[in-house]
Amino acid sequence: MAVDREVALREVSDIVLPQGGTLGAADLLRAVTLEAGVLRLVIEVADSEAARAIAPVEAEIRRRLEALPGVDRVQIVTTAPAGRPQPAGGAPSLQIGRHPTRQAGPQPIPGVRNIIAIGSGKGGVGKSTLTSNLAVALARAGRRVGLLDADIHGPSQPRMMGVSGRPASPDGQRIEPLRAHGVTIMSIGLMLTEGEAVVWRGPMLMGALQQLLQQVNWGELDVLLIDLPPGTGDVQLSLCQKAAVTGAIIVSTPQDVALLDARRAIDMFNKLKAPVLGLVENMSSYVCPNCGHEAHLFGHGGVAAEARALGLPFLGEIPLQLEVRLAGDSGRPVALGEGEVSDAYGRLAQRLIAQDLA
Ligand SMILES: Nc1ncnc2c1ncn2[C@@H]1O[C@H](COP(=O)(O)OP(=O)(O)OP(=O)(O)O)[C@@H](O)[C@H]1O
Repeated sequence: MAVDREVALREVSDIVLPQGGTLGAADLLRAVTLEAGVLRLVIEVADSEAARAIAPVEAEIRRRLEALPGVDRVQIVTTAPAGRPQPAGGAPSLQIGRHPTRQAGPQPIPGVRNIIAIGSGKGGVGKSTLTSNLAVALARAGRRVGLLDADIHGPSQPRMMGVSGRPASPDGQRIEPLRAHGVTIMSIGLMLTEGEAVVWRGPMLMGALQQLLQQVNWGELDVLLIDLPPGTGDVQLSLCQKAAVTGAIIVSTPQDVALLDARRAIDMFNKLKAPVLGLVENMSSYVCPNCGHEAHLFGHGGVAAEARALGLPFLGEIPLQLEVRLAGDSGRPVALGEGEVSDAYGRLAQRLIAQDLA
């Protein structure tokens, strides 16, 4: 049996904690790695008192893991979040990535009229690009727009919207979002140290997302767009459990394989009872800037056909153009300017406004 993270977690998951319950159920282990015979892990507990109480558990973890083949040494670090103790009632802590606090069902965000999740079945189809450009197009149309980058594994909105720096928190409780191109922005990426590996699993992810939704001073917004990670994972689930999502927009390229994944994403939102507002086809057609010839590199019309087959609205198509990528990389989304692609984002924005979704 090769020892890996999962094997190590399984080996210790039934250890009983001093306060009752098991280590596995309490979800206290973080950053489990095995390298050159050294198994390292972090035990995260609530406070220093809990850290003292967990000492016997630490010894038992060490004993069990050292018995595994290929493990020569076990290094355990027990941490408790720094900072002031939480007052009764659980005032928010700014340590992003904590465990979620109890919440009765999906909550609205005060002052935010609509929450729209932008999802895709597959990575790299242009979901983040669409989100930043749609946000800019809506702001240009006079709407009050927020953009939450919840792509926990690859937050790209700071680069695409040209923002950097850690958001301020004057009272140590609430987070001040950043502003760019008329859009109010917050990204999980702005709260992490550059290059920091995100090792959160389900509950920590849920806690981080809950903080970004509820602790950020979003102000009065017509719409908050949420850039989700690709696929159908914990973030999507947490979002629909924590926030009263108005609906989801699914982005896909026209290829069959992307569409297959898009269908899975649609199924997931249906199961989570978040209405799918419609589908967008990205990288739809390519017009050669030299000769004007139009080509369909990834096919064309597949997403519209899929929307028809599923009885969902088709919201529009965005051409494949080099300037979209260059603009995204430079922090000034293409929708800030004029031209064919900017118009396409503008039409999508108008559609949402007409339906009172933004
Ligand atoms: N219409 C377009 N024309 C040209 N390039 C595009 C277009 N849409 C997206 N791109 C480029 O494709 C790449 C992937 O886009 P993006 O990061 O938005 O995808 P994504 O679906 O959010 O991916 P992931 O979720 O995996 O981060 C980027 O380099 C982006 O600039």
